[in-house]
Parts: sequence; structure tokens; C-alpha cells
Amino acid sequence: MEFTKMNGLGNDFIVWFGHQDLPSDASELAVRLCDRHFGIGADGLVYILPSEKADFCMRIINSDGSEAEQCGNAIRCAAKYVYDRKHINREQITIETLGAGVQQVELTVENGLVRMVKVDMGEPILEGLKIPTTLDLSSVINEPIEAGGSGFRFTAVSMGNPHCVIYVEDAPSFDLEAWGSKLECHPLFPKKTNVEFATVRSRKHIDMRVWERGAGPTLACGTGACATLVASVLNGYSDRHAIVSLKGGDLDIEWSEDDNHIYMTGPAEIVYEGRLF
Ligand SMILES: N[C@H](CCC[C@H](N)C(=O)O)C(=O)O
Repeated sequence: MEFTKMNGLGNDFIVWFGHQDLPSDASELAVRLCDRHFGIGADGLVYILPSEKADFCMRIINSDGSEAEQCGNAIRCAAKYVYDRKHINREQITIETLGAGVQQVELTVENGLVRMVKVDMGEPILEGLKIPTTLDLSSVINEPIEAGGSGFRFTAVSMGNPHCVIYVEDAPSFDLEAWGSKLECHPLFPKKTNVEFATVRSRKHIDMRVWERGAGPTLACGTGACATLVASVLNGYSDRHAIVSLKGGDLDIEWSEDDNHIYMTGPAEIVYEGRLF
């Protein structure tokens, strides 16, 4: 079976097109193929499938074999794939995901290839029990959390998948390995969580590093960037439109006052095609 290796700001995926539904062995395949020594190497598998409600459906499997409800970098890759490979010839398309339903996607095309992708990531979910966390609060803002004998303050947001945003002195130099997995599996998060460590540089610029649920440290996280922007607005740290800088590059994130939706704009890249033996 042919696959395409893609990434969004270095958050990399093995992309499959042509299946009618998610294969029953997708979880095992993810663990085997995402291995960076014995497999292809990636943060996850992305399946682009038919949809009855949208132009396509996207399913995302993390490298540990768990399925995520949503993935910002992957949806940009899926949109680029279907346009560049001529499965669609419109610059406004729709992609359905488990976590956010039918999402509007706007493509910027140059010389017949997608250069930038703007995705409507839907409305953030702020109610504690719906994120989900174990906290029965209307929103989880700057709450205490203990991990590894240390205390932090966190803000929780769901973009269809759960996120725990913690503000630190300098995100780029923060020790992700020391705290990431402890917080990912913290009992406050019944479905585990993605963990973002953020430093606000200005009202329009936030540095962020991410430890992803089911994948560990990655170079970028689209839903994490959205969650970080929402958390920064809720804490009064940033405007509703800002650049979130990740290790792999920048995403433009806007939380619209008009429709309460989050808009994420960023690139996607096709690196190579391959065939499994
Ligand atoms: N690991 C995430 C899914 C991928 C999200 C991230 N890669 C993104 O770009 O949004 C989770 O289990 O929720």
C-alpha cells in the first residue's frame, strides 16, 4: 500500500488515502510504522476517508496507537494532500473529524500547489467536565495541579481533544521530559491530556512547547496552539489574534468574537511517497 509522508511544522504523519474506512489494525500499524528506527517514523497515522457530510473525513492515530478526536497539523496536511493530488479542485473544502464535526478549510494555492491552509477549528470547549477534567467548573482557568512533587497552575481547554496549558518562565528551554508524561497521565484528566508549556512574549506573540497525549514531545501541535491562544485570552495575557511560535515554526491563531470559532492558519508539506513491503 502506498503512503505519503507529510508534516505540519515538523509534526509528521504517514498519510493514507484510498481506504473506505479505518482499518481494524490501524492502532497496531501506528505503533509499528511510527517507530523512528524499525518503521517509517512519525508522530502519527492520518487516514483520509470518504464522508457523507463533508468532502472528506480525517482520522488520526497517535504513535502509541490511540486515536485522537482532532489534529490541527494533520488536517492541514490532509487538505494539502487532496488538492495537490487532484482529488478535489476547489480552494474551499470541508473535512470531517471526530472531535469537531464538519470543518471549513480554505486553501491558498500557488502554481497549482497548496502553500497555506486556514482551518476553522470550531469552538473551544471550556466546561471542566466536558474537556474532560474531573473539575465540575464552568471553566478551568489558572487552577492548581501537582505533579512529581511540584505545583503548577493550569488552564484547560478542549479543541475536540483535551489540553492542559501551563505558563512558564521560558518555554523553549523548559524541561518537557521531566514533566510532560506526568501531566499527560494526571488523574485530573480522565482521557489523559496534551500538555502545553507557554511563555507570553507580547499580546500578539506566544512561545509554546508541547508534550502530546499519545505521542510525547513533538515539534508542533495545531490544536495545542489553539488551546494556548484561548488560555492566554482567558487569563488576560493576549489579544484574540496572535502568533503562536512552536519549535517547528509559527501558527497564526484567531479566536473570533463574531462566531466564537478558532481559526488556525499555517503550512503543510509533502516530503515523499513510499510503499510498504
Ligand atoms: N496527540 C493529540 C492528537 C494530535 C494533535 C496535534 N498533533 C495537533 O496538531 O493538533 C491527541 O491525542 O489529542
